[in-house]
Amino acid sequence: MSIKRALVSVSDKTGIVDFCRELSQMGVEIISTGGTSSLLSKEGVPVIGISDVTGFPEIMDGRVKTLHPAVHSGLLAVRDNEEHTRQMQELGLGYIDLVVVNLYPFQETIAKPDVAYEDAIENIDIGGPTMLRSAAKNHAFVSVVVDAADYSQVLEEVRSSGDTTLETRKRLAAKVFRHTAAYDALISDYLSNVNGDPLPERLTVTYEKLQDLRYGENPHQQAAFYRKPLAAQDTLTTAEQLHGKELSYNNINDANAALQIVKEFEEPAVVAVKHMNPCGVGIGESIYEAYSKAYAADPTSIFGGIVAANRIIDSDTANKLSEIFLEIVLAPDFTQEALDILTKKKNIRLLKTGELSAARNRESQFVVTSIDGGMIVQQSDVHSIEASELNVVTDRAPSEEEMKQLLFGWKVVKHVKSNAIVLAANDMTVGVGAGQMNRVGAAKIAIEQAGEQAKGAVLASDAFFPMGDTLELAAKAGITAVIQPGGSIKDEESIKVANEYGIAMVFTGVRHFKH
Ligand SMILES: NC(=O)c1ncn([C@@H]2O[C@H](COP(=O)(O)O)[C@@H](O)[C@H]2O)c1NC=O
Repeated sequence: MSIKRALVSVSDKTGIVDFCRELSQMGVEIISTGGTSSLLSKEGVPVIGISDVTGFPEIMDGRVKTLHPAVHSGLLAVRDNEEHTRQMQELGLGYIDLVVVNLYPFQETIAKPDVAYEDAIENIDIGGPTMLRSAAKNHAFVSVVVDAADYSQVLEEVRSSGDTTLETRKRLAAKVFRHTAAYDALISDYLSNVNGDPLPERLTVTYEKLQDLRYGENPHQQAAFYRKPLAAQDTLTTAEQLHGKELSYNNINDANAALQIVKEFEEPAVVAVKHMNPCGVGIGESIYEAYSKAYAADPTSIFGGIVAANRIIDSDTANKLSEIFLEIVLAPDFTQEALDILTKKKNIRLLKTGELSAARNRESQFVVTSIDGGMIVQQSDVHSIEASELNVVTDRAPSEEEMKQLLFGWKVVKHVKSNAIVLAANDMTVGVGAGQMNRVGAAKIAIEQAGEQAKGAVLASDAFFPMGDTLELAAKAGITAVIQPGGSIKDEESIKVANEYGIAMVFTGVRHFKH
């Protein structure tokens, strides 16, 4: 067999002229639709209009042009089936050996801000996927190209043998079904959201691979990094790596965690993360001050950590960052001087995120946790709280400074693995107790880490205290104010302890479990 006739109908016309010119020079007849055909003719590539094949005009603004038996019989006929061959001859139909189609840009269309619904609908390609599916089904005989990256291999094979190999056709067919499945998933996702049904009876998600990873959480686990088609522009999936080795699986997880926390803050903020938990968070007038605090919060744990900043890294901050070993620094950008300083370190990775939008301005997204045999889906936790929404439950209300530290601690504790306790003072964390099986255990860790700094600090708890013991412990350590959701049947016990010690306590009415 050899490729004699190709049908070409592409929205993205990149590389199509050179590809078709070469096919044509090798004697392949090119059939094409409206815009593609005009371009090929203009560039001097001989082309036959689709209407000459179908005997039918392209109608309804291109809604119906290739949807015709003359096209689909040519694509679907089983070449070694006598009955199919007889029908083709009787009806005067011709085989199509190669299909080159890419689809209306649905993704690009819905990515536009304020896209009109009608515009989105008009960009649902019908004729294209139909041809792709026909050709891919009949890959025993027909070659199908949906990605311009495959033009060169097809040309090479046709040049050397007149046809593609069955192996190539199988690969291209599988690629087509992945492509049309992803295309339809995006359409169904868009329509489900428009209909206010984001968790429908059948969830069709699609992700595109950004890179293979050397390994997963451990070296014996295979892994890759994928991105959602319409990921926000300030996520790790869109960050630009300016320096350093490839990111690892654990790096990606930790960097993502750091980015989520730093987006809580509108003022200059720096977050250092180890094993998905913040080990130091600081805010300040400048990014230098914020980093100095994040560092001072726990100078031991930050070593080998991941640091995220929400302002451009300047040379002073870069000098301080370069004093210790850090795996990654993420920031909206770096000054040239800062880059000159940090790129001297071979083992640091630098990631530019572009401007970060504060989490409280962000709509909740659906996030997925996979479990054995399935997954659970929930809205991301984007809840944030103002001082005016807090309920003071103790005799004493927090002072202005305590209130500032309480709100700071609350933003951080939201991102610490439960059971979580965060101690804060002077715009920085001074103790973090993460992922404990009981709350008092988390408090003990945070208090021990804070040492002398616990005196006069505030305490944030991601969920209510089931009894008064944590407050007792906090009071003895010198903590002066507490923020927690409230809602335990033993709230009164905690309030009583707080009052006994003169602690100011506020209830948020909102819990921030993170497992
Ligand atoms: N309706 C049809 O019969 C049809 N046949 C091909 N298309 C699409 O039309 C586009 C190319 O159009 P043009 O060659 O006119 O620029 C391609 O994205 C192709 O997938 C069609 N359009 C949409 O469904």
